[in-house]
Amino acid sequence: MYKLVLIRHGESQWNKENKFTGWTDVDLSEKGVEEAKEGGKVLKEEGFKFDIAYTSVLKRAIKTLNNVLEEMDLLWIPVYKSWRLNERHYGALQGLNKAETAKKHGEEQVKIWRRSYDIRPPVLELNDERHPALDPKYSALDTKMLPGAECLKDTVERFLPFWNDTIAPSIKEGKKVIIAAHGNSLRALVKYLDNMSDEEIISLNIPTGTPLVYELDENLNPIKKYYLGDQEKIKKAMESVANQGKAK
Ligand SMILES: O=C(O)[C@@H](CO)OP(=O)(O)O
Repeated sequence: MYKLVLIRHGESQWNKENKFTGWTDVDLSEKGVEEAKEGGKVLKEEGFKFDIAYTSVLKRAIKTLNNVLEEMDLLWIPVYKSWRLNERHYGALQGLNKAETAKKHGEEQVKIWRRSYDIRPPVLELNDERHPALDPKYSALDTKMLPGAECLKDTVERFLPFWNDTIAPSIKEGKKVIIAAHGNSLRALVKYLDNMSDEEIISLNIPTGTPLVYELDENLNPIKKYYLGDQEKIKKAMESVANQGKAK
């Protein structure tokens, strides 16, 4: 049996301001740093150890991982960063307030943009300053690979090669793995691991800074999964993520 730990970054500045974030490289809020440290503490208390870590190229996930590893005195382990673990690209919605967008376009439309499996949000043009083609982080990649907007299906498709070629083999080698990523890139992984339908994934929301443990069999099929921490608080945190798209 293998154990895999997933953690969504702690609250970011734009989570706090309730803005669509996607590939925008915003920092953690003070509360987000605390959540990440808390995540590290509970992993340590529960006796977890890691040999290798994977994260995105966005600072909210990287800093969350660093805080977790610092709490566990594991800052020395190898850390691999890949754009394939980035948040889902939110296209032209990036930077807009979610509640104001719901007021303007309706809650139903915002729910479609946030949670439908295969409908993309409005796309960014290649010359838009927010387009990843203009960001030095992605300069080594072919522009054709860089999204101007993604639906969750697109995120699954760009995430899976990294899972299949890199993460899954290291788990099968017996390495203890932690992945620090994002609400929707982790939803992509959960959908894949749990073999969830396109409908089931709509209502799944992942709270910030809370370790999610998967116990996997030798073929990496899930046996069991659970969040570490106060279960009542976690339930409320998941509901509050779902409610971010309400007009208020
Ligand atoms: O804005 C985003 O990039 C994501 C995660 O914070 O939000 P949502 O939960 O609305 O998909």
